[in-house]
Amino acid sequence: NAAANWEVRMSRSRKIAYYYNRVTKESTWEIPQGIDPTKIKGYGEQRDGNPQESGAGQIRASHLLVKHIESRRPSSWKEVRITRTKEQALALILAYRERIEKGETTLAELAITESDCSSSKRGGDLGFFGRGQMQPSFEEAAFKLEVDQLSEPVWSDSGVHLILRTQ
Ligand SMILES: N=C(N)NCCC[C@H](NC(=O)[C@@H]1CCC/C1=C\[C@H](COP(=O)(O)O)NC(=O)[C@@H](N)Cc1ccccc1)C(N)=O
Repeated sequence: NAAANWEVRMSRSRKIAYYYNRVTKESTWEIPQGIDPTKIKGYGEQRDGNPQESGAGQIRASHLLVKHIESRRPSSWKEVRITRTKEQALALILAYRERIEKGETTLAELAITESDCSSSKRGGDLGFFGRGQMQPSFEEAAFKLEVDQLSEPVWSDSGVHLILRTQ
């Protein structure tokens, strides 16, 4: 029952840490009997909600944005005046998602020609960001993703996005 067999994990649902024994595969909410918690891997490092975040609670992501006529700024490098409807924007995003999921292309490739965000030129890369920087709906979706996971369509005031968490 050595401390070395245990590690701290983050419960996604309850957003609190629990203890997992790699050998016995048991998990428990309480600190295991007779174990010095400071000797358990990951003790005290956990961040809110997602243990993979870097120390500063930052993640890195890329996105593909399709704007529509109700976007907060219905204009982009691609189109001076964007008039597609929300339904049309969603249809585009779903078609892109299908092609990425099939492995026909990548989000970065598509972002370069199709994204209505200036990050398009960088394959959609937004760099690292922490909480409080992006619009709430975008942040909530991005911080739920595992690394290399592609989001479902995400709506923000900017339009509809596909988000790929990269780090
Ligand atoms: N890295 C940051 N912290 N940059 C500030 C993000 C501001 C934030 N932006 C958003 O939440 C959405 C989701 C991602 C892109 C984005 C919107 C818009 C496009 O929509 P529009 O504003 O025309 O409605 N693109 C941007 O902001 C770009 N500077 C993103 C970017 C581009 C190149 C390099 C890095 C980041 C917000 N609070 O509005």
